[in-house]
Amino acid sequence: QVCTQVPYRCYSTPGVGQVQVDMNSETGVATVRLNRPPVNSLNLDVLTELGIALEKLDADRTCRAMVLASAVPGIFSAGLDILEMYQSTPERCVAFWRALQDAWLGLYGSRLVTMAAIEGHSPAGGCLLAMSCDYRVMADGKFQIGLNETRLGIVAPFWFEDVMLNTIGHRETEKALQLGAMYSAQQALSIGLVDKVVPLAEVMPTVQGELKNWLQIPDAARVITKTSMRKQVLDRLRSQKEKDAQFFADFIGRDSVQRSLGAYIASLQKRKS
Ligand SMILES: CC/C=C\C/C=C\C/C=C\CC/C=C/CC(=O)SCCNC(=O)CCNC(=O)[C@H](O)C(C)(C)COP(=O)(O)OP(=O)(O)OC[C@H]1O[C@@H](n2cnc3c(N)ncnc32)[C@H](O)[C@@H]1OP(=O)(O)O
Repeated sequence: QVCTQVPYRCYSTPGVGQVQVDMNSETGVATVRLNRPPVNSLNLDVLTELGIALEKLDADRTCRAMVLASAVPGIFSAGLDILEMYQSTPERCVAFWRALQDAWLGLYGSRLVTMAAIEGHSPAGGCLLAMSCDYRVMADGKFQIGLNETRLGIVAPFWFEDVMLNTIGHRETEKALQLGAMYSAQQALSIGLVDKVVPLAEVMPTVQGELKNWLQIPDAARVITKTSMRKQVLDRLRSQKEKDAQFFADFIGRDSVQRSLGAYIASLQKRKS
């Protein structure tokens, strides 16, 4: 296992490991891999683990960069675990949403250079995680990325929207969000949703190569610039976290939304049969 070899340190909780963190103390680069087969759907536990991992890395002064990736072949992340939103309780919904908010604030607000290695599908919450990094490299081929919430009969929250606006601009975001558009890697590249598209085997080497450029910049100057660019969007959520969590729980609890989610889950299962 990679993380047992010098100079790696492993931060994952032994026996849990749904978020694996390998820290290379020679390069100062940590690799964070989502590890929740079959599709890395983000439930309360994974989001909590991710939030804690990001907090620890941010506090580790030897760490300068973080690569977000997947330990599950063919999938970056299937987004939020739909089962956390379907037939759940308001209390669980609020706890789930708080964990998502905290993980996202940790990622989007991270002082580290953050890069997404997108080696598989990346819908909805998976796309949010990727967009929240500083740079995205995606595997060419059959994989898709995008915020598809409207296709589930739900709505991308304002902070998902803000991140997309900052990534691809107003016009593309308006189309993407209304249509719940999912893009191939080449389409995503053409609208600026990802920064580079390479064959699957080249994703990690490309990320490592790009990291060299970013790590040449003095940290303090880069961090001040990143903070200045992202502060407004971060503050918008920070200032209304509880209201946002309550709104989510109320929205998800609506009968019409529950019916849509139920139909979507059934359609996922039907696809397989
Ligand atoms: C003004 C504002 C107003 C209102 C806003 C207020 C509040 C906001 C309200 C709501 C916003 C909530 C935001 C949600 C964001 C999300 O992330 S929603 C999740 C969206 N995700 C998807 O749609 C992905 C669906 N999955 C797929 O398309 C495919 O599974 C995928 C392409 C990822 C992989 O395909 P494949 O490898 O063929 O795998 P399978 O399809 O066979 O899947 C394997 C099993 O996994 C189950 N599964 C798949 N995705 C999820 C998921 N996201 N959550 C839970 N489970 C999932 C799938 O059903 C299979 O299960 P089975 O083996 O049949 O039991």
